[in-house]
Amino acid sequence: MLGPDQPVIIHMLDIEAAADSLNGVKMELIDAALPLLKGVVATTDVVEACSGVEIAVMVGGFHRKEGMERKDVMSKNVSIYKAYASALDQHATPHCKVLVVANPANTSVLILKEFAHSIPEKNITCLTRLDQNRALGQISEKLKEEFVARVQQRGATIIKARKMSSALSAASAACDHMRDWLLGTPKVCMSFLSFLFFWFSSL
Ligand SMILES: NC(=O)c1ccc[n+]([C@@H]2O[C@H](COP(=O)([O-])OP(=O)(O)OC[C@H]3O[C@@H](n4cnc5c(N)ncnc54)[C@H](O)[C@@H]3O)[C@@H](O)[C@H]2O)c1
Ligand SMILES: O=C(O)C[C@H](O)C(=O)O
Repeated sequence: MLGPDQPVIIHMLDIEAAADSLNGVKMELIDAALPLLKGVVATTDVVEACSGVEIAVMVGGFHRKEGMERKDVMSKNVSIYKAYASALDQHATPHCKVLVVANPANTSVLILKEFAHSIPEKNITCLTRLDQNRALGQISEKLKEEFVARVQQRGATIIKARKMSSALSAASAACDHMRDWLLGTPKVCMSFLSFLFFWFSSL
């Protein structure tokens, strides 16, 4: 997440009922002898957890179970996030970057922003990237299934209809090719570009 050379000290927070299991996680992290792991704090004290942190990934809270909506965990998690906000406000570094994961993530993050005034608004975010990644995965699946085959077979489909190769569309594509080559193309989103690159390179 932070690159191959960044040493880290991890602070882990959980509730009292989960203290033993949290301690077990700490022992396992130590046993893994990870070279970049310079310290582990396992605590049930939100102030200790937030003290001096530069990155806060906030997953603590209730998860929804089958049949529940995300809003069903709202009242429980929103009150948890008020407490987190004050602790981060007073004890995290002022440049701390916050990622709220716990649901409803967009509401929890709003609470955090309202109650953690010392952290710049631009440093307080919530996890929607999972949906972006899911969308890319789904489009990529769809492309693999239908799109590539349809593009590959389009020439044959036109020959079947016209009894000749494509003409107007081929001329138009030649114009597009020369124009983009000579005049350049507008800027496009990098993630889309790299996605296309991946797609072409896997053909
Ligand atoms: N935004 C997203 O894309 C996304 C994706 C996955 C999960 N989630 C959400 O992340 C949250 C965590 O999911 P999970 O599957 O890890 O749940 P989980 O139940 O496995 O783990 C939650 C942990 O939070 C702890 N906890 C409960 N109350 C706490 C409190 N007051 N302070 C600190 N810790 C507390 C629990 O003891 C438990 O260890 C859920 O709200 C879930 O809906 C969001
Ligand atoms: O849907 C959930 O409750 C968890 C998470 O937000 C997800 O989308 O998987």
